[in-house]
Amino acid sequence: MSTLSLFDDFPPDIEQLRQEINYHSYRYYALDDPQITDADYDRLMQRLRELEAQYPASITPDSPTQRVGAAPLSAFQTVVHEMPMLSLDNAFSDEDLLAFNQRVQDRLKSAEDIEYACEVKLDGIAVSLLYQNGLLVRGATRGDGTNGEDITQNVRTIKSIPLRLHGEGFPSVLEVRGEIYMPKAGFNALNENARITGEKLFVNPRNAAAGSLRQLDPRITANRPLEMCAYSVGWVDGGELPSTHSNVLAALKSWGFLTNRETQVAKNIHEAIAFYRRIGEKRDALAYDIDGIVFKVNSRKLQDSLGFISRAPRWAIAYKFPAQEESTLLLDVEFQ
Ligand SMILES: NC(=O)c1c(N)nc(OC2CCCC2)nc1O[C@@H]1CCC[C@@H]1O
Repeated sequence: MSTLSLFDDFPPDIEQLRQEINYHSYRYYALDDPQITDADYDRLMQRLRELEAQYPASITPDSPTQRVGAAPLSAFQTVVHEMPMLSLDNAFSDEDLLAFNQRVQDRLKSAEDIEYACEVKLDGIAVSLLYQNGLLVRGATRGDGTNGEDITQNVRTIKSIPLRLHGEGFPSVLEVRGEIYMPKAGFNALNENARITGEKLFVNPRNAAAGSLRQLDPRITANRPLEMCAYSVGWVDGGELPSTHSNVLAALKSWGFLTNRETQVAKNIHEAIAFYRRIGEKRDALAYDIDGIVFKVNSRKLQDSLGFISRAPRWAIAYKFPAQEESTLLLDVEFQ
């Protein structure tokens, strides 16, 4: 005789199965270290769908079966960001980067080496994800930095975006910011399919990601190969964050977010330039488009004392790569 309590109207394995599926998602997306095959994952999901169909009252909004909403929206609502989503100043040469570092040292009245977090600059769409008590409650585009579009239904369909934070120790209000992008392989497959079906081709992965997020029908977004990589935190309440940006990224990873595996900490601006060179050499081999490297003063205390001018922080800069020629093949097809 099982010792079901009065409140367990459904077999206990539904919640346990949900947690098991969420754990495998965490291993796949946040740790990039899956424990089971995709086929086994799909079998677990199929089992959960069957059990939830049998016991509809057991369905919770963060169940992995609840990623694709049904009704298309008639329009996107506006979201006012509680904290503005900043843009980035650009550097186009080593001299520009050295000048940035000098400005930082001057403003901090220090000749000490500045430690930088070095991140690939993903070429996608910036988004804000708001979590309350660990549950995803809102997804929004950056828009003009102050006002964005509410795309909650669409971000819920992206499997690398946790519907419920993993682990513990996260603040009760946590706004995670990152980039939604389309990996090159997914972009090529999407365009290959569009060629076959005679649909519109996308010019590049960034446009394909933007077009996929601008869909009023989440079922279309759900069928697009989108990923989301977390790279900063906005509004936080009811909890403390680590003192360095690199440790904030480690915390985001522990809470279930995909963070970029190339990220490194440079002890000074010279190591930062070496990072830029190294990634520049492997850029074409990366699975996704990048258009530069983002360098951020790693100490959050120093970030706060540096602040930002207009909408770009004094404590971060993007060192761009030379623009890559667009693929002429596509343009030929378009004008044929
Ligand atoms: N595209 C990126 O990969 C990226 C990144 N890795 N890190 C940041 O840091 C933010 C937070 C402080 C200032 C900008 N921003 C990024 O992209 C920004 C978003 C809006 C304009 C740039 O594309």
